[in-house]
Amino acid sequence: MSKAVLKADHLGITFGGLKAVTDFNAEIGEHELVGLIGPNGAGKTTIFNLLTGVYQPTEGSVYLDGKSMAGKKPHQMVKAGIARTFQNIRLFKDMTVIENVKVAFNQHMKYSVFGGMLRLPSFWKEEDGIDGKARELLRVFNMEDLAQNTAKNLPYGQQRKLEIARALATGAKVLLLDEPAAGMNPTETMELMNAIATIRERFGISIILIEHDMSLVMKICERIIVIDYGQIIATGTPAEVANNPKVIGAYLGE
Ligand SMILES: Nc1ncnc2c1ncn2[C@@H]1O[C@H](COP(=O)(O)OP(=O)(O)OP(=O)(O)O)[C@@H](O)[C@H]1O
Repeated sequence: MSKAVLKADHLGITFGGLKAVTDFNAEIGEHELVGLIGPNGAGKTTIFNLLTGVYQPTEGSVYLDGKSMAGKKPHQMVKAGIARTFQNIRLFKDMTVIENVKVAFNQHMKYSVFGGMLRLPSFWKEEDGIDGKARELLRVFNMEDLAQNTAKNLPYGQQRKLEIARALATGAKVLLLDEPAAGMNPTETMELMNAIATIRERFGISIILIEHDMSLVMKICERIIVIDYGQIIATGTPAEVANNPKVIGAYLGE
């Protein structure tokens, strides 16, 4: 594996005496696409919440580029370079598609708030740049023609893609996707998987993908981490985990 961008070191969390995640260790390399799978309630979303500052771990730490992320809040995690999408889509539903992406870019704008308010030349220069970048990002997802549509009017699959575009616009080094294909039809799913492969190439980012559709994870991830009851039960290539008796047992026992 290339240099680890994201590292989870003995990560764990207990909710009212119940250990939801125990001793989660993982290193995600540069440009790596890793699948995180496991039966319902295994702890996948909880791991994402730990990696993104939604929950503070009761044990262990998260490191980004070797730096501890201890105590960081979700917005600080985004600033540091860890962005995510959610199982339930979170967009500015009454804003247009392009506005949704631009808002995410804005976190990186250099002009001061004062300059922005007065609409100084520096604002327009940066604003033009942001508009171009936002359109470019939409193009990756074949969504440029939808730029002026209101987000809430988009079909479900397009809303999911927009959510990913927004996460990318934050300038993330690591992108965590929580069941991005949930509720999509097979054509939309196929298109989404192609888009995920493209953005990894184009933006050189690392991706962790939670997905229920095993065949889909197997197709696009080079490495898979399987958890059950909050613990890692297997890691390896898709072929390795598919043939692992513990994994087969966990899925059959579901
Ligand atoms: N805030 C919380 N308080 C108490 N228990 C929680 C909390 N968040 C998660 N849990 C528990 O932690 C366990 C793991 O849940 P989690 O949602 O992470 O699983 P999952 O693998 O993402 O499941 P699914 O595939 O159904 O989305 C479950 O037993 C859940 O009830």
